[in-house]
Amino acid sequence: MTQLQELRHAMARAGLDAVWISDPANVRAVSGFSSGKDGKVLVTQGGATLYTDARYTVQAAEESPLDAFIARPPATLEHAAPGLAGLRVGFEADHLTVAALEDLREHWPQAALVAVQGLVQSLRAVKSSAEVQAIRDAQALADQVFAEVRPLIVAGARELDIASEIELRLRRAGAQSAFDLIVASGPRGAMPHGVASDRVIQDGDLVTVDMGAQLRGYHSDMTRTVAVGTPGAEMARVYRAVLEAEEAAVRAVKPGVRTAELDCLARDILTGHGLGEAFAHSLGHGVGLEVHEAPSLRGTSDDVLQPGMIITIEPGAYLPGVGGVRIEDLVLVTEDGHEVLSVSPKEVL
Ligand SMILES: CSCC[C@H](N)C(=O)N[C@@H](C)C(=O)N[C@@H](C)C(=O)O
Repeated sequence: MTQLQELRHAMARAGLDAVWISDPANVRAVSGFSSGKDGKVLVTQGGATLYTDARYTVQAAEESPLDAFIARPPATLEHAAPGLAGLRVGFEADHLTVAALEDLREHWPQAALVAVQGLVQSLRAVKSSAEVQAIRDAQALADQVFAEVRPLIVAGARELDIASEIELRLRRAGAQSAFDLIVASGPRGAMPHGVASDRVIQDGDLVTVDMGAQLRGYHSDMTRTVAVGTPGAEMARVYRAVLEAEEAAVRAVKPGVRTAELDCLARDILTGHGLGEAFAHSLGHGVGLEVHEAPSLRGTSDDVLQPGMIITIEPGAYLPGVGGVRIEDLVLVTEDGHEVLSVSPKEVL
């Protein structure tokens, strides 16, 4: 859980007296309440209240140390209004709908509403030891499931068969898939987010499996590209280039490094192999209560690595009509370098 004290310091730096938290992952981070989409949190310099409805009375009391006010809008907004008169109240511009903002304006006419972006997200980027453990556990489960399912990735199997085996095993272990499973074989590998289809895997295919577990609210994220039989020389060359870029970027992970530099390092290696244009996304992202969260490992990012961040390193190369490769590790930034949390073996081609 994000510390309220840290949030209050961040609010003060942003010139805010209060913040209305509506983004579900931020609600969970600040309150511990796991049904964030049906909750809101109001944090002031002197208090914090979780707002949810009567479906969650017991759950809110069990999960959250915050005072809970059980009601539905507009009663929730009316409850908060008297304490907000004359205050500068932040709202999450990345999440609040225009209609919800109109509601705030109507019910809090004496508050000055201020759009904020990334206030709680920036605090979530550095994980507590309990959060690191949750993500470690999620990744350990994903590695175990991948090891069980790897022998099933053979010619004649459908992508959907692989995906459903992974999902079933995650469910049986008390987790769930972190996102729609990506199983992209042969030419479908050219789609970075080619979710599993009914395509039948062929001999000689490369198959990209991008999977994660969601456990106790926290996510993992890992990609392996595996060979079925012997792939053609060109795709084997692409695979080796992506692996080289991935391993070089992982080696460079340590506190103080700008994430944009890591993206550039991997991109330069792929460019050297004539694959710069084929690397169609950023190098990676933070992982936690959401699969994609801060920091961003995009070439335009100003983020700098700090101990406690958990990030992905996932270069890829995608050749329309031919195929694709992505290799992704989940990496913890430590005090003096990094620890790779994903341990599933990578193909040697
Ligand atoms: C729909 S969640 C997919 C998770 C997957 N492992 C993943 O992160 N894929 C990346 C190619 C990706 O979506 N990167 C984003 C951050 C981007 O580059 O915009």
